[in-house]
Amino acid sequence: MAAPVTRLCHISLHVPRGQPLARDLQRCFGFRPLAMREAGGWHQLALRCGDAVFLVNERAQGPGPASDGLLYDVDPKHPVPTASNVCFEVADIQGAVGALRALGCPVAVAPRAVSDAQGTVTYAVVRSPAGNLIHTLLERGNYGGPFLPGFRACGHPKAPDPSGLEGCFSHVDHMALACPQGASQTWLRWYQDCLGFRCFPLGPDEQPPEQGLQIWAGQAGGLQLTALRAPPGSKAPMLVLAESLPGLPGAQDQIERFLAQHRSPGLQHVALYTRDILTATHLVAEAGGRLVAPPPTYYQQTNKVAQIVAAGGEPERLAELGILLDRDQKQGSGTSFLMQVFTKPLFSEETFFLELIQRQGSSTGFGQGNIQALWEALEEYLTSSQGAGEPR
Ligand SMILES: O=C(O)C(=O)Cc1ccc(O)cc1
Repeated sequence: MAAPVTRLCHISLHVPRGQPLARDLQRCFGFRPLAMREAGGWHQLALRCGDAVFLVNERAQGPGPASDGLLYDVDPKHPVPTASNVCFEVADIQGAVGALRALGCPVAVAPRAVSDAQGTVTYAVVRSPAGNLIHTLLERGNYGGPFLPGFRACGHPKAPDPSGLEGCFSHVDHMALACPQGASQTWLRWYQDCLGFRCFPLGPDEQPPEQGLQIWAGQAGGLQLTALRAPPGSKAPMLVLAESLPGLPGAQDQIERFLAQHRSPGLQHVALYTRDILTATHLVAEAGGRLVAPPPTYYQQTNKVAQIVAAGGEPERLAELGILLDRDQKQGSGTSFLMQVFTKPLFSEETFFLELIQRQGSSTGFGQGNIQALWEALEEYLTSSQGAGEPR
């Protein structure tokens, strides 16, 4: 492996000036301003919740100065708002970039040192095969500042938090990339060979995990998911490569909608981990966070009710909050399960959303059992008298 990543540093998003992303992350998801930077027509604001950090980049309207003002990133020059950079820490940036170059990996920014009174960080930026997604790799050494050199601390650590959400999310659990059909294998190899990720099986099937797990949802088509975990000893989150398995002509699934509206493959969603999804979901909804409501019939499926009850949950309470539950199907996984809830897109285009997730026992899945259960519930809902309209 060329450049084994040791930790997720931050996820960088690009939005037009005035787009409400930074406000929504604070108001609805408990993020707090960590550090900011203004230079060369760019406004960069780092927001943190637990160990999860988003860097929101805004560029002043009009023909502003070129990219020079942007630190730790490259202007994606993307036509729609996008989460275009996942920044990882590495132990040795010079060695990493040398090895990546030898593998033929395009380097957009060669190693560059940035210093301030708290120390020095050296970073480089490499392009991934995943559409516009790039990776900043950085060697932090013993940098002692709140975020990265060039940024100044902002926000008040003791500022009141009216939402009660502060501390609800501890870290990024996983990130899902939207792949065009047939691309997962190449992307998988790139993340294995270049950044040291390792593929792991999602289903009970005997088939090699590299082939991914195909989940069919009747005529609606389905999804193929391939899962990767970070190199041994690394604290980086898992990666999921999601490909559409097309269904009836004319119907678009989430991946197809992302590819069309984002106008390229890329980072589709980020899952934030919480130890108490019932409280977190309630607080997010109260604060105005827009959550996807599953069809009510999901919570009436015999199998799903049994799974929820066996996990010690109440189907009515999960239904109220729109939380999905999926039990691990792997043998020997005992009472391992996860609960998850998805937000609506954070932009006007369907180019990025969040997931809230809680895992119990040794759960390592991604709610794959929910894909079919949701499709069946939706079919039942739409054909029943109550389902004349769309679910909420
Ligand atoms: O459920 C998850 O968290 C996943 O990561 C799997 C997944 C990936 C892409 C989708 O559009 C829907 C589900």
